[in-house]
Amino acid sequence: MLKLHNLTRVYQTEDVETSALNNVNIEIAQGEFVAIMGPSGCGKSTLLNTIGMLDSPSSGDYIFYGENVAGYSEKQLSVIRKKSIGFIFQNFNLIDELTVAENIELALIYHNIPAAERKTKVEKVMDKVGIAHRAKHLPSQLSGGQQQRVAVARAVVGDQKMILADEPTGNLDSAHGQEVMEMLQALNDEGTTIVMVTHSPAHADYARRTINLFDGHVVAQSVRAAEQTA
Ligand SMILES: Nc1ncnc2c1ncn2[C@@H]1O[C@H](COP(=O)(O)OP(=O)(O)OP(=O)(O)O)[C@@H](O)[C@H]1O
Repeated sequence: MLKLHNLTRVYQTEDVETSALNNVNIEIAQGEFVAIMGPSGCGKSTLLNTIGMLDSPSSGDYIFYGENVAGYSEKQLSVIRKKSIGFIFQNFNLIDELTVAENIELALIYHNIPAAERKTKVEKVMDKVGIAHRAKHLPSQLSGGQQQRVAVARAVVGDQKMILADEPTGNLDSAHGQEVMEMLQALNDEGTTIVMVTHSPAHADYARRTINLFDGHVVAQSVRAAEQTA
C-alpha cells in the first residue's frame, strides 16, 4: 500500500538544523496494523504526518499505491489525503461549535457526497461506534472516551482505507483507552490499515508489527509473537 524509501525530513530553523527523519525505509501492506514507538523527539509524529501527507519529505520517495507523492503540491496531496486517510489525534481535534453528527458529517462534505447519503452514512457510523444517542450533543458535553469515538467515526465515515492515530489513548483513562483500542482492532479486522503512534507497550500489542524509532532512524522492527509462529 505504501513504501518510504530513503526518506529524510530536515527542519531548518534560524540556526539549528534538525534531522527528524533520517533515511527511513518502511513498507506497509494494506490491512496491516502497525505501531510506531520510541522516545520523545525521535520523529514519531513527523513520520505519521509524512505518511498522512500533512508534511512532505526533504528527500527520498514516498510511494502511495504505486504513485510517488514525495514531490506533490499541497493541493495534489489533499485530494489523496481526503479520499484515503482518516486521522485520530490525542486531543480528539473535534470542532467545539458543531454537534457530534455535524463533526462526523464534515468529513463527507469534503467528498462532495449528496446530503441524504451523508445522513445515512453518518447514522450508520454513529451506531457502529456507539455514539448515536449523543448525536445532537456538542463535544464539550461528552466524556473523553466519547469524544474519541466521534473522532474514530469521523476518520472512517468516508470509507478511508487507512487510519493514522497519534497517541489516540494518550488523554484517556485505561478503561476508555482499551475501548478505543478495541474499536481500532475491529476496524482493522474489517480491513482498514492502521498506523498508530503510542507510548504504551500494552496498546502496541494490538498491532501486528511494531516499528521502533530512535533519533530519526528505524532501529528495530518486531512482529507479534503469535504471528511469527502462525
Ligand atoms: N516544525 C518543526 N520545526 C523544527 N523542528 C521540529 C518541528 N517539528 C518537529 N521538530 C523536531 O523534530 C524532532 C522530531 O519531532 P517529532 O514531533 O516527530 O517527535 P516525536 O517522536 O513525535 O516526539 P513526542 O513523543 O515528544 O511527541 C524533534 O527534535 C523536534 O524538536
